[in-house]
Amino acid sequence: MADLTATTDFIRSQLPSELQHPRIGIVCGSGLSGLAAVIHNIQKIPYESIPGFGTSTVQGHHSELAFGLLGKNNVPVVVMLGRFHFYEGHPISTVVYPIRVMAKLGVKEVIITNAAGSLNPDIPVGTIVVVHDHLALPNLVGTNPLLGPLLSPNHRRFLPLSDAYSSSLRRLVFRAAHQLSLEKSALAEGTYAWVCGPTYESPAEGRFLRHAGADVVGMSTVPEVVAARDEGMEVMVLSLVTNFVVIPPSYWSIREEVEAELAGKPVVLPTSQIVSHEEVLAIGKEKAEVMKSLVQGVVELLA
Ligand SMILES: O=P(O)(O)O[C@@H]1C[C@H](O)[C@@H](CO)O1
Ligand code: HPA
Repeated sequence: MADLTATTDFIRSQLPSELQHPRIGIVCGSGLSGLAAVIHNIQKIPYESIPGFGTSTVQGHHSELAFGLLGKNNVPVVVMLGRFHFYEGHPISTVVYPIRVMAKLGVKEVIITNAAGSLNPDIPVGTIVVVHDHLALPNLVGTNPLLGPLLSPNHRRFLPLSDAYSSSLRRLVFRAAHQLSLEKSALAEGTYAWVCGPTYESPAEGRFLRHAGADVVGMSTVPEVVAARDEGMEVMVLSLVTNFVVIPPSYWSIREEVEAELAGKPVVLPTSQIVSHEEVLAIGKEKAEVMKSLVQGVVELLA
């Protein structure tokens, strides 16, 4: 891992003194970096100039770390306007490095957003899910960001994750939603499944994750949550549902279809839905305002 002190010294050297000690860290998911528009006194540092940082190669993610003041009460924040995904080829330590940098800069609470697919028929596209737990198959089978030697004697070898998603921060989301007069249906609570990507789920994988208890699925966030907890920060995660994961109730039989054709019987073909990153970005754009107001509302309540 790169040298955290060198990274934070470099970052501070780029900032005026009032922005050098951010209180809250924010990670913007796919298409959700519009938050930058409401940050006062914003200063952006390109990732490529920051020691230890990778670059974000995914459409809808900007490779910049922003510092500024957010909300009516001018809370100093640090914002990742784009993130690193494991599927981009970054080592998992690089994926979570900015989170460790946030901790080193003094951040105590992290708000993480993402775009995700819904596995739950009761959670439609456009809903913002307040994540209360996760299901991380990669963590269980060997892509855990904490694998390897302890970073310091202050880091724990066996990190518990039963309280990873702060209940007090989750409460603030519903308070902020009330202040913004959002409809009840705008928010849901649920479990986020982390998959490595970059393939979207096959129908069987979607069904598997749903049966295992997940409500939404995405390709990010959990490594950041684990690193943030490892650094002792409080975490809140908001997932914007951008699509439904295709889970047909059952497979149709090609054999029966062919037999029906041969027998001259009418054949009704199922319609297929295909998810795309363009669709993900389009919904992100449509709902960016709500996400932005909600994050700002939580920051105001927190400070
Ligand atoms: O960075 P997030 O998790 O918001 O991005 C999601 C997951 C993939 O990177 C991409 C798939 O469309 O969007
Ligand atoms: N699957 C995984 N990641 C995603 C999805 C999805 O359906 N939508 C947005 N990110």
